Amino acid sequence: MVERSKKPGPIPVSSTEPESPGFVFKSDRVKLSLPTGESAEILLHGATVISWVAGGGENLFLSEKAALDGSKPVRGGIPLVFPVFGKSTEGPTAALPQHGFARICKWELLGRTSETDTSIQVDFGLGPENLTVEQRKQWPYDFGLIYSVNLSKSSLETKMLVRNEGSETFDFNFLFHTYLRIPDVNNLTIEGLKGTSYKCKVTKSEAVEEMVELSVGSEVDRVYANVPDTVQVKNGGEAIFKVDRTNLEDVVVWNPWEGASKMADFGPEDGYKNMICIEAGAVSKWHTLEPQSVWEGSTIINL
Ligand SMILES: O=P(O)(O)OC[C@H]1O[C@@H](O)[C@H](O)[C@@H](O)[C@@H]1O
Repeated sequence: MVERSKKPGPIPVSSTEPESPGFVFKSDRVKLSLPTGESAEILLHGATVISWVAGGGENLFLSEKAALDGSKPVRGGIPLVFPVFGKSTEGPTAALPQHGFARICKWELLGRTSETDTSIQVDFGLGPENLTVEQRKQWPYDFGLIYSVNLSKSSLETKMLVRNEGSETFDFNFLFHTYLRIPDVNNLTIEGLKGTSYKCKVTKSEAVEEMVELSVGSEVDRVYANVPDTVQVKNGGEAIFKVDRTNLEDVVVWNPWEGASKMADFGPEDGYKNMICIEAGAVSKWHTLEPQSVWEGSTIINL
């Protein structure tokens, strides 16, 4: 298991603390909640956040056909992408499935690490011991991941720490594959990308974003590299999410549009109208981690 002692800085509470009104652990998931009604639910499977309720409603899209039993990655919520974004055809990640193994492994609950009336945080860990023999063969590096989810009244912070615990340097990508729930994709605009270069996976082209207010009217799958600022998601001109990032330079924008009907785990069929993936990550280039080094990246989604 990933030892907390390996995380830099103090960790105030042990993982064996009892449940509290704000922290409930039931077999395959943790539920966090605040006295003011906000909540978040995280599966051990993939350490996938599958629900975030705040500001009067659910803020994450979760497919009604999503498998939550560990048989496949969750279609919705916040799956974790590590150590490769997409599918490599060459190099040390070539044997791994699309988006790596972090979203399909069972993580360890490390415990609640802080709790006040206005915020609560839980940590999860993943290391080589949590991988199958097959997955170890596919990516045989010694690593430790510590994932923190912090629920506040009007924001959700997710933070990933990657540590190289071996004697060999490795390269990795990381990404929070966040499915935001939106009222109507036809009223959606995304701001904060103008002037940023992107690769479009739909047209297999590269361009610089020209739109101050980007709207989505068909399938979109773009990797924006080195996005300088906050990305805002607006509904009818009103900001509904502000996505701030630390050490996550890239943003992927994805909506499968009617192609969703070809995905066995996507439902309802027109559910693409109520979602937009705004994915904060470090994916446009490989990040190199030397032995015993640590990398950390985080994002805060503010309402
Ligand atoms: O179906 P998956 O593996 O969850 O991937 C969904 C999408 O994830 C996005 O991050 C990728 O940019 C898309 O190309 C991909 O289709």
